This record gives sequence, structure tokens and C-alpha cells, in this order.
Amino acid sequence: MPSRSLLADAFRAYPVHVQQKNIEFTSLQEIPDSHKWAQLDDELQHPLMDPFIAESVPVIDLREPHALQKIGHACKTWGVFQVTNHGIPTSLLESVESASRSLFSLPIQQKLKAARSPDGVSGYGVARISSFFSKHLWSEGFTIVGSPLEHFRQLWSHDHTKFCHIIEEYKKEMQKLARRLTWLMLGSLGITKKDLKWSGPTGESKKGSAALQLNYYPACPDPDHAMGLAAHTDSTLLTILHQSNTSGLQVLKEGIGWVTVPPIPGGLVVNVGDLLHILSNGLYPSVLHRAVVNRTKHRLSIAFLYGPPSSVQISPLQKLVGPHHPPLYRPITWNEYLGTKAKYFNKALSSMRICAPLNGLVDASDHNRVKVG
Ligand SMILES: O=C(O)CCC(=O)C(=O)O
Ligand SMILES: [Fe+2]
Repeated sequence: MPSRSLLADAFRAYPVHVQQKNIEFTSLQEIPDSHKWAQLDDELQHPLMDPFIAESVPVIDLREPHALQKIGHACKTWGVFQVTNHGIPTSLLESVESASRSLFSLPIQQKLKAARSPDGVSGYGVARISSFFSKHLWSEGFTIVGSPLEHFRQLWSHDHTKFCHIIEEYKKEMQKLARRLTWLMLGSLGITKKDLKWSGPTGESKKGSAALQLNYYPACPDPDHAMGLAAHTDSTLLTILHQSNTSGLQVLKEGIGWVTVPPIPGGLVVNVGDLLHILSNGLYPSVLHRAVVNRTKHRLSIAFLYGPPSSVQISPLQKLVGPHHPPLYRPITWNEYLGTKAKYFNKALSSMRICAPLNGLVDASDHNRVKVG
């Protein structure tokens, strides 16, 4: 798939300088100062939510007749939902989870053999977003863009083929699901394939590009002062996340605060990313989310980051703009957007705004959360 290497080039062109801090988390009895965050922002946490009135992230069965409308509503109001009956075999989810566990449980010296190089994209290392924070994250990551073969050979000299097959199979199945979800999400806005120039029904090169991000959050002696993955939005069209049976993912809901997205057996979390935010002209806001850690349990998540072919211009869709709905964002390629994100991080979307929203929409990734209009 040619677009894969384009995506790798894009990451490479905009390196994010992350100071590698490789520690053996499991050996620590307390959090070192380098990883100690101020008390997690409790003012944003909903105080003792009544379970009967608590709002929760929608769960949508893809086989139900009104799935399209429900997806549209979830994208508009939450920017995130969970899907069931999505067609990804449970056995594949289990295999990819178990492969990821095997990877992260290798000794640190072994994992470092597959470390992401300073100007590289794939490999073992800390999350790219960590460069924007003075404290380190309580997590380890492994990014896969293109084939994992070279890195996996470093990790497992004998049985890397088995792990490569699992990853390739997972990426193939996720790619199909991501395309299907893209059309459901856009379809709920009345957008069809002919409204999207780059969606050509035939051309292989028009396939969206993607990356796989494995995240591992070791158990933490003081979870209130540690951050697994700090608040961010994804620079994707959409992200499909498989989380293990330990909770940790939280999304920020306007007027409520941080809401936990509980793992449901066989369920997958779907996030609206910044590029869908732009395409939908802000109608589907990208969701601010983070991962918190757990005192006793390790946690694993596997994110499939899906985007358009990386050189295609993304701009608010023609059908969604008009005299009363001017385009809010300037056109940008995925390549360029990654550069903007590397520079402005959570202000990247705001930095691209060409006009204040007339409909009172809030840019989900604007940390100042200023309501305009
Ligand atoms: O681990 C999680 O639940 C979140 C992961 C995530 O947000 C990401 O990889 O972008
Ligand atoms: Fe994310």
C-alpha cells in the first residue's frame, strides 16, 4: 500500500523530540518525581455521579436497523461511541492483545533493541505527545507503520513470524472496519462516496493510510499522581480502540467532566479524530481523551489510527457549507496537519480556523474551551 510510506514520511518530516526515559516501571514502589503529576484535575471529574442519571458513552450494535442515526447522534454529542457486532473475530482481538502483552513483558533491554529512532516512526518508545508535558507518562508504547517485521525480528529472533502474521491480519481487518465506519459516520451527515473526491471506488492508492499504536500502562503505586496518556485528540479521521478488560480511557464531556469509557466484552471504541472534525465542518467534534492508570492492574490498549491518503487535501465538505455555514477550517493534507499538531498540539485545530463558528460549536481540542458565537 503506497500510502503507508507516505504516512511514515509525514511523521519523519515533523519529528517530535521526546526525551526517552526508559524505566522498568514494575520495579518501582513509588512514583519518581519525573513522573509525578499534580493531583489529577478533579474539578473536571464529575463528583460522585449518580449511576442512574450518569451519562455514558453510547454503545451501538452495528447490526441494529437504526445504527446510522445512532452513530450520527453519538458523533455530534460525544465524538465517541462503542461498537458491538462489528465483525472483528473475538479470537483476533485476543491474539493481538496477547501478542501485545508478550511484547511489553519482554525485558527492557530487549524492547530497546526495537526502540524508535529519534527521527523514526515505528518501534518501541514513549508516546509522541509526551514532548508537550514537563512530566513523564506512566506508559510504554509501540508504534507500527507499515511492516513490523524488522522490529519484531529484533524482539523475537525465533517466533517473530507468528507475531507479524497477527499484526498484519489485525491491520487488514481494522482497515475494512475503519472504511465501513467512515462511510457510516459520513453517511449520517448525508455524505455519499461521490461527495468525496479521494474516495474513488477503484484506486488502491486511494485507500486510507493507517498506523497501529500499542499502549501499555503498568500498575502504578500512586495512580492519582500519574498520567497514562495525557489529554489529547487524535490526528486521524477516526480511531478504533481495543482496550483490555481494565478501564482507564476517559473522555471529556462538555458540562460533565471526565467520563470513563468502560471496557465491554468484544466492544471497540471509535473516536472522532481531528480530520473528521474538519471534514464535518465542526459538526462532529474530535473528542478530548486521556488514559488514567490503575493501582493493581496493568492495562493494555491497541489503537488503529485511520486517516485519508496522506497527500489528499482535507477541507470542510461542500455539502456542509453554505451562506449560513461558512467553512471553519482551511484545507490541509494529513501530512501538513501532523506538522501543525507537532507544533501546536491541542491548539492545532484552532490554529487552522479561518472563521469563528457561527453555530456556537466549541472546538473540542481547544483547551481554553472558549465558546464563540
Ligand atoms: O489507552 C487508551 O485508552 C487511549 C489510547 C489513545 O488515546 C491513543 O493511543 O491515542
Ligand atoms: Fe488517542
